[in-house]
Amino acid sequence: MLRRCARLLRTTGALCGPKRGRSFSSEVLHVDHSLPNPSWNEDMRLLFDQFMKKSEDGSWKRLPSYKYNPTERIEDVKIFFPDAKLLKEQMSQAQLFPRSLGEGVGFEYAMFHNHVEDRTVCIFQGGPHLQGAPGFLHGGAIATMIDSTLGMCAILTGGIAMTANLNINFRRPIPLCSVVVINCQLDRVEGRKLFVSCNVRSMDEKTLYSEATSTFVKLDPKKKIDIRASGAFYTNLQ
Ligand SMILES: CCCCCCCCCCCC(=O)SCCNC(=O)CCNC(=O)[C@H](O)C(C)(C)COP(=O)(O)OP(=O)(O)OC[C@H]1O[C@@H](n2cnc3c(N)ncnc32)[C@H](O)[C@@H]1OP(=O)(O)O
Repeated sequence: MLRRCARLLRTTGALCGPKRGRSFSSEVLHVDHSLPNPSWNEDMRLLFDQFMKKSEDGSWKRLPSYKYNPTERIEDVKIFFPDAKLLKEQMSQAQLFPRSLGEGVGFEYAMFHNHVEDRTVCIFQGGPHLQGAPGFLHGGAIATMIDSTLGMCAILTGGIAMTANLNINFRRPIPLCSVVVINCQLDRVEGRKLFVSCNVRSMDEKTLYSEATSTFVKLDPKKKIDIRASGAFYTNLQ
């Protein structure tokens, strides 16, 4: 397993240290990171191909994923922000956390969504910079991918929402550089609350690594998010 990680580090050039002087060019902005890259192992490619096949009849859709939120997306969220100019500035500079590490060493993933079944699936290969216990993924890295996949499921089925509650049972440790499948589904909706759950399994589905339940709360357009405030930032400004 560790040999597989070392090979991956060499392939991606991560052992050469971080790249410096990267600019915010449009090339960087528009790279879709949910497509195969040289760091993906055979399992990851196989699963990706299987889901692409399932997407051919339109029942599943691959979700593109970028390091930077496209500023066009500001339209989706600006109703919640009193200072749209500041939001635009922040969105153009800030990076999406699961995309912030170098290729192959951190979070390699692709998500697919099924609108009919209200399900989101994430295929995830956790790289060598996500180590917790020796040889295994850090629990926080697993939680990050669980939260991100549950979040996509909640947002795509219910609209703009944030995680209010997340419970995870870690059943088995996930080997570093292995591929797991996160299966999410919307269980029910109560008012603004979206209840979304998931399990994390091995590719052959035989090993259950983790299970999670969550509550997402759809943002209330009557409340605003003040991104400059350091204390309570999501308040009723009316
Ligand atoms: C474009 C980008 C794409 C990008 C897509 C990328 C996807 C990434 C997804 C990652 C998601 C995240 O990490 S989000 C980051 C982590 N989460 C946060 O920072 C959220 C911090 N919390 C908050 O801001 C707030 O508490 C909210 C928004 C969650 C809720 O505030 P609110 O809107 O004022 O809600 P409030 O009126 O209090 O309650 C509404 C209802 O929800 C219930 N409720 C409230 N909090 C909880 C709770 N913790 N657990 C259970 N239930 C709760 C209340 O009882 C009530 O039920 P009833 O009386 O109606 O029955």
